[in-house]
Amino acid sequence: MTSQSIQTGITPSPDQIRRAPKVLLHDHLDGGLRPGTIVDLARETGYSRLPETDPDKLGLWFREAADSGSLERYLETFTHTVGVMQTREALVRVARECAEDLAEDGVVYAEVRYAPEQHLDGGLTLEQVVEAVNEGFREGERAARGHGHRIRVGALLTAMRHAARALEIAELANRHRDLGVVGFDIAGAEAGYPPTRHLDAFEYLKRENNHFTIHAGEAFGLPSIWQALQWCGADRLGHGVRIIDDIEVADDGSVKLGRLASYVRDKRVPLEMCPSSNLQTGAAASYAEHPIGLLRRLHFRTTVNTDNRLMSGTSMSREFEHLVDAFGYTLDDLAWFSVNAMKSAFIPFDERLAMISDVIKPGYAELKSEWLFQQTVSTSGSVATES
Ligand SMILES: O=c1[nH]cnc2c1ncn2[C@@H]1O[C@H](CO)[C@@H](O)[C@H]1O
Ligand SMILES: [Zn+2]
Repeated sequence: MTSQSIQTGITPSPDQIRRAPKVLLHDHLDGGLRPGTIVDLARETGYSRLPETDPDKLGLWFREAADSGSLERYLETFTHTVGVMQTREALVRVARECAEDLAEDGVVYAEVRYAPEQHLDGGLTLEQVVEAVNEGFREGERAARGHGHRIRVGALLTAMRHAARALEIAELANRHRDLGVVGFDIAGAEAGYPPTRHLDAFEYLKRENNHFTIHAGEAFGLPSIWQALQWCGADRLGHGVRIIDDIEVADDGSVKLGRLASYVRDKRVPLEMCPSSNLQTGAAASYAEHPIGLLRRLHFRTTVNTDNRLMSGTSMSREFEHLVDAFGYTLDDLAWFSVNAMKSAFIPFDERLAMISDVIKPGYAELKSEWLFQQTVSTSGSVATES
């Protein structure tokens, strides 16, 4: 027991993973509702199409229905969550609970996205939707503080790629900049809806010096990633797993990157990877085979995310647990992912830096020091480790 580096190589326990400060850049508000809340809101708002009304059964229904191997079928499950998120009260509650649940799981900074255009059926305006969600996030942050958890939540406004409102949503995001909205995104079925359909929105945001990420390279391959970066100018890639198609690994383990993969690594383009979600939509076959293992080894700017906690029955801690099991990651690896994510966030540089140096690094240092106190001194004076 001489070297601290031996100790820091220890596999983190589930409890340590939960207590570790985590950063989440890719989480959908309408993909993270508590099943019990969906049941309550359906009753309160008269939504009658839920497939189950028992919360446990409903949670299971979402996980199974989303486990389809196809992004299109996976996305169908959102009909029900979006269906109960059509009033101001519902949006405030869902956003509040989202912030509370993430804080409880040890997330210290989150960017949570949703598509305002999907929440207008009850008569709300786009502005009212954004205001309600922001109010919920602020309430959730306060409630979390009351429970001893610190979290900051920023919103990303998503435009649906099959629709034609991207410019309008980009303008909405810009108007609410510094007022709780930190950026923009496009989501929805990828095949048949290339990001270049929404070039006007991206060009507008660039002129405004605003930030955006694009879901790309999830259900569709390299052309989608190439367009998102080189035509649209995305700051980050939602998923981006298919970048693996531009990387050749030879039998002797040597690796050759194509031009696009090199660009992504050289430019430190953040990849918002969502392992469990990728298994469900068929973008990866297993955790052990998930491209994140290779991409982390090759030092791409890789981050770990939940995507849809309800549909995947997951949390940030659980995503980390899966990766620890599959790749033997240590606390140092988890710290690396968390620092990567914080570096890639859309809030100002000085705030990111302060989060890294004053919250994330001290949090991991604290966890790494725990081994020192798990020892007892035997009567002979030598140090023994508790079993
Ligand atoms: O992994 C994904 N890929 C593409 N679109 C998604 C994914 N997860 C959710 N959404 C879509 O984003 C909308 C706004 O949050 C959701 O309603 C869903 O349709
Ligand atoms: Zn997503």
